[in-house]
Amino acid sequence: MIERGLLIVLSGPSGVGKGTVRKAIFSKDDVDFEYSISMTTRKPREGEVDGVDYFFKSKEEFKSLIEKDKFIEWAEYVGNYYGTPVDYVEQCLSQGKDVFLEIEVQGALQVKNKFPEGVFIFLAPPSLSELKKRITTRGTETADLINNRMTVAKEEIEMMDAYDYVVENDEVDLACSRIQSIVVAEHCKRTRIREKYQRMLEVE
Ligand SMILES: Nc1nc2c(ncn2[C@@H]2O[C@H](COP(=O)(O)OP(=O)(O)O)[C@@H](O)[C@H]2O)c(=O)[nH]1
Ligand SMILES: Nc1ncnc2c1ncn2[C@@H]1O[C@H](COP(=O)(O)OP(=O)(O)O)[C@@H](O)[C@H]1O
Repeated sequence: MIERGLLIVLSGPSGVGKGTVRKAIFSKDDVDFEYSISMTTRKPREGEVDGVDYFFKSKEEFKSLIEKDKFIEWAEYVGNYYGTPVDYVEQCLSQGKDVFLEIEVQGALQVKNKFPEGVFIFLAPPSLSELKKRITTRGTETADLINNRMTVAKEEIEMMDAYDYVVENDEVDLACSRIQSIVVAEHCKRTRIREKYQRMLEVE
């Protein structure tokens, strides 16, 4: 029987660098996880491709998928819906492939209820002032929204205890290596490697 893959969930406050770290991880050659492409009702940004960055859906389509129970989790975030399609994730896990989700905090907590065996990683900023700087330099928010995001970010940081790991995103490369090490360690904790040695002993 194939052992199920790991469900790896990367979450954390807006602006901490989740998208940046996720893209850096998937640009590496030695990464062996599947990325679950989310569905969203937000409009594509310049350069974004349907089916690569997101599956872009209308609100009606998204709501009908909610009714059909097609999401592991979904959340409304800054006026748009975002959700993780259940079929792709289930298919990968049952084939023994590891799946990586990069989602905001409300969604991550829903996934934890459904998949408590998942590996939940909270990406944390080196400091609140650095977080504010990142949100500001990204330039997608007005001053009012930045303060709003900071208030939400503080509430989200308080939820880090619900996670298995906290990874500081001081430097992107360091954050990526920490996450990759966590996945390796989680595999060692589970049975896959033990089974390999047990089989070796049986042959002896
Ligand atoms: N709950 C949930 N959040 C998601 C999903 N996909 C992306 N997100 C989060 O939605 C937030 C907004 O993403 P996006 O519109 O791409 O803008 P960003 O703030 O530049 O990353 C980010 O925190 C993402 O991590 C999903 O499927 N479910
Ligand atoms: N380790 C880092 N050091 C400095 N800036 C970073 C780092 N990680 C991300 N950033 C910057 O912070 C901003 C927010 O990153 P982003 O990936 O959009 O965050 P999130 O997806 O969590 O909302 C971007 O301008 C990004 O370039």
